Amino acid sequence: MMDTRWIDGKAFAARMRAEIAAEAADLRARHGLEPGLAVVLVGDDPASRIYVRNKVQQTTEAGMRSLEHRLPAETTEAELVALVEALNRDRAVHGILVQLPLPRHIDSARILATIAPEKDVDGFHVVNAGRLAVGLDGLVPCTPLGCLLLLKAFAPPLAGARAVVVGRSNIVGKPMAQLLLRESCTVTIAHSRTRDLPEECRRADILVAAVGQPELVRGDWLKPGAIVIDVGINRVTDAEGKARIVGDVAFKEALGVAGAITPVPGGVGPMTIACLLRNTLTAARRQAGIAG
Ligand SMILES: Nc1nc(=O)c2c([nH]1)NC[C@@H]1CN(c3ccc(C(=O)N[C@@H](CCC(=O)O)C(=O)O)cc3)C=[N+]21
Ligand SMILES: [Mg+2]
Repeated sequence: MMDTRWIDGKAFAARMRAEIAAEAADLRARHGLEPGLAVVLVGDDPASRIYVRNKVQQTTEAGMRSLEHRLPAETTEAELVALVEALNRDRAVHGILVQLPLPRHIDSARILATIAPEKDVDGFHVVNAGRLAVGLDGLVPCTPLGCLLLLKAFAPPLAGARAVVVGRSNIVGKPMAQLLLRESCTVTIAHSRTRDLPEECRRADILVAAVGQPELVRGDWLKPGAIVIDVGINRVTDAEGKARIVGDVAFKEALGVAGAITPVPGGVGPMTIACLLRNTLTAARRQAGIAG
């Protein structure tokens, strides 16, 4: 039996936030610059509220300014576009995050396209997706960036490794594949229509699961020694009727097979927020013309 390492994303993210706080203090002392992150929440989905609360708290703790905009669920698309345009013009705002999902009557693609690419700290604008695809500096989506940082720290050299990304979303799967390709991995993107998904996963030295299906990936889908990054955050009710959070990987089955694995919670989630703060700092430096 393999002794599986736990990849402690919570501790790694805390160290990252401490580094970011030190850099933010330096920016303020030497340049009088305080990075500002605007978070826009439309409606009152309780899960979204918790994420927003964590983001706001960690932004402030890192010595950056957090500007919150909570709008009612009935907000029109035109009103939201107007708010984003005002934030684009506001020089105290360096990063803009519009929490997804948006209410159904609002076209999220239109909202994302309205965010100025240099303030798009989620990295969701087509300009940032395109920059990543062609290898230009831009803003990289936070969750895949967090996964990459964990892989660089916990996986053996990435160049030449076989990486399988399960999930093809614009938010995680596709940018994750681009980042792994940039590290010279041999990248496969698998998804719900992939023929023989278990066999595809068994080829992976590095497996990133980002499908949003509780415990889809079983222990016997893993190559022994594989590095497993679990992006899933799924709320489930267990046999005793208790609510808990599980990932896209059957964690207990993976223990003893994987070489290393991220737990849920405490793995990728905290890295997403740390990378959001990193992107906000980067965006502020670039907008102020300060090298970093
Ligand atoms: N424009 C936009 N950008 C986002 O980045 C975005 C979004 N919309 N909508 C919602 C999702 C979800 N998301 C999470 C971030 C951190 C944790 C996180 O820190 N999770 C902890 C705690 C989990 C818990 O206990 O609830 C963990 O996994 O350990 C979770 C989820 C960002 N999202
Ligand atoms: Mg997690």
